[in-house]
Amino acid sequence: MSEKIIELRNVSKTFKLGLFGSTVVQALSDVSFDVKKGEIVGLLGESGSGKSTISRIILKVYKPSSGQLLFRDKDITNIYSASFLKNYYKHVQGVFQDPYGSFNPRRTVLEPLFDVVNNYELTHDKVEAEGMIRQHLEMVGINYDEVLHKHSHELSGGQLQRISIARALLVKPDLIVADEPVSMVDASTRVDILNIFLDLKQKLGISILLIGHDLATMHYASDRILVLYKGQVVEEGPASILLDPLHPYTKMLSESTPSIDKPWEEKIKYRPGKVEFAGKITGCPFADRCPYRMDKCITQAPPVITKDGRKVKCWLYE
Ligand SMILES: Nc1ncnc2c1ncn2[C@@H]1O[C@H](COP(=O)(O)OP(=O)(O)OP(=O)(O)O)[C@@H](O)[C@H]1O
Repeated sequence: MSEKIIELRNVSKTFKLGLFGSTVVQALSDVSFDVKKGEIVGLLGESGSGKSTISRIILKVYKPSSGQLLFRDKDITNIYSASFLKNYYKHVQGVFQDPYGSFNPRRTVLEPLFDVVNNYELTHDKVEAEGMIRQHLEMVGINYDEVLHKHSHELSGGQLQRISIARALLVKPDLIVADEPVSMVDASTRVDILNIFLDLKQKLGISILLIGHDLATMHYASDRILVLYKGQVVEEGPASILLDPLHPYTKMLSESTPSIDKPWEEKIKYRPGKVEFAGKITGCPFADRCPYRMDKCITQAPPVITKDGRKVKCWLYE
């Protein structure tokens, strides 16, 4: 059994909003999963499903309201000291959605890479630092001399995203949390970025938590997929589950993805307004939109059913 790099155990996260915290947002409910060494785990979900909350919990920006975060089997849920975090970020790095937002427009794009070398004292020698950065840029297909004096507005989103990945790689991390890394880059360069992640996995054994909302992207790059809906994992299994989904939400996602070889009349089975339920739901989070809804889905939380090496949280498979 391959070693677990990161693990969430029964993690829930609530945010209190409004005067005196009167409104409670349940961003995550009882989420459990792990990412093993050299594995790409895809976290798929629509906007507001809790993907970034998971990313921020792993990157120690948010603390779970309950449950545990483990790094290499050690419970690190409540450890926030500066010395721990500095060491932790040598092992766990993030790459984010907006490549332009990740760079300070007033600085050259390589300055943050030199910052990493200095902050982590990777070397004190300037020539060696340049060599290190040159080598990590080459790993992601960027030529050091071509970008040396450039600012972010002079480069494409894809080039900046590659530089962000090189920056994350400098500390030789075990895990990269890639939060929607291709959703803001040109469609024509998306596969190149995904191929970099696949290369990092294969050649360096780096683990990647790949967060996204696009089925094709997630299927292409992930070994395993978790489908998140309103803060709950509703379906989980090998990437192939996206070709043959069980959960009605995953089915809806799959059927609402346009395919270039089919006219829309053949593809769309779920029409807006067909199944919506406006009453109070205390059972399945998807019950208000589910075309297979039964009475118990409204009042009783579905069990997690294990079937053929995959898991689905739905009363249909009881
Ligand atoms: N800091 C916060 N304060 C209050 N509510 C928050 C906060 N962060 C997230 N939420 C809420 O938690 C839920 C999950 O948000 P999250 O950003 O994790 O979703 P997401 O799947 O990443 O969506 P997106 O792709 O739009 O970022 C949402 O209802 C969101 O409004």
